[in-house]
Amino acid sequence: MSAHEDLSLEYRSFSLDLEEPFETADGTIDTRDGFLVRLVDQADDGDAADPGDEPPVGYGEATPLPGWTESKADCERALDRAREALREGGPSEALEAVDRQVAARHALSLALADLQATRKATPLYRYLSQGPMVGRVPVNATIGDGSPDETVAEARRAVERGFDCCKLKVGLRSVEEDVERVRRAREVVGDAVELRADANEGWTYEEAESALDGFADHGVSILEQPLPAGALEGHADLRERSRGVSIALDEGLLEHGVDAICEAGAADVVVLKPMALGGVDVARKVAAWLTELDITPLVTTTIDGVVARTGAVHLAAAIPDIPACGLATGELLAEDLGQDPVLLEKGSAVVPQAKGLGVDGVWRR
Ligand SMILES: O=C(O)CCC(=O)C1=CC=C[C@@H](O)[C@@H]1C(=O)O
Ligand SMILES: [Mg+2]
Repeated sequence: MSAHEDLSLEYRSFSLDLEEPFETADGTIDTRDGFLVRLVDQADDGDAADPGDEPPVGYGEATPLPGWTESKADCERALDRAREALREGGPSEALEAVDRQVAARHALSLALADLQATRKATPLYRYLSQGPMVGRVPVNATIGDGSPDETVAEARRAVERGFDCCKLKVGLRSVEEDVERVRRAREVVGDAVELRADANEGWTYEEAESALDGFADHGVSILEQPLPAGALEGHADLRERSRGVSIALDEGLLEHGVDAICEAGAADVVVLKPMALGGVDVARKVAAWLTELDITPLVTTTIDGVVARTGAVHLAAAIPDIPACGLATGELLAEDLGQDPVLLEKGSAVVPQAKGLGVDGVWRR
């Protein structure tokens, strides 16, 4: 990094509506509000002889989600502190200044990584992994907790568009109705498509047991967070009797951390949300630790704008042999921060190979 006095942080607020309210057992998401962050190196003004050569810029995004991260007000205060600390002491001080405000840390660390990868003329995922080139990462379609008819229509549309993995939100209605939604989704997608379900902590142990039985009959591959985050032992017990359905923890990771999950034997799969973990750099380290412990990591967004979403795609590309990830969430938004550099094709996200994140033109909007 060049002399820290030359690096400046700017941020601006945004609000993005969803196409349709996204129903989950944990509530409805209908808008995503946050901050777009930009780091500019004032000392590097590009090649003066080349008018097209602009100074390198790093982009980040903080999109807090109630229940998963700090509030928007706390996030703004943390970004403000980071701006000051960057001026006074440089990037490490700025990262320290955001403290535990994970969405703010996500934005700052992503902008720093984007800037560094851009300077090294390498795509962000290779900067994160030092690994081989990766062309695509597998992604799942995300289907909200709608009525059985809506679920069937969305599952059909996903498969027609080439998805071979669908994640259904469950837990809002009775277990019988959820099993019926899964049965009808299976009927319409056929046997070759992977079906997953995410209950967002919605069930008691008895409900989760009975859902597991019903879901196993319809070939559900992963059941995410059936019980409240605190219930490590409960999840471990469910794993014992899961009839081939893998148990994933999402909210549980934030509450317990990797070691406690591993010790309790509470998960086959752990979901990494970079926005809730404090950044793609943190999430990359957690993924490596999970792999070491024989737990499968997968990546999802928190339904973010294009900057954070693209960061999550790079993160997934930096994790070897990653299963389908919850990254196809741009289509849930009615508007975005800028043009999406990630093409979705036949159930995969095509990983940008330009330097850095590969996101352009967001600041101008
Ligand atoms: O995993 C996906 O397919 C998309 C992301 C997703 O489902 C979520 C994003 C944000 C909050 C949650 O309701 C939810 C999740 O629990 O995984
Ligand atoms: Mg989840």
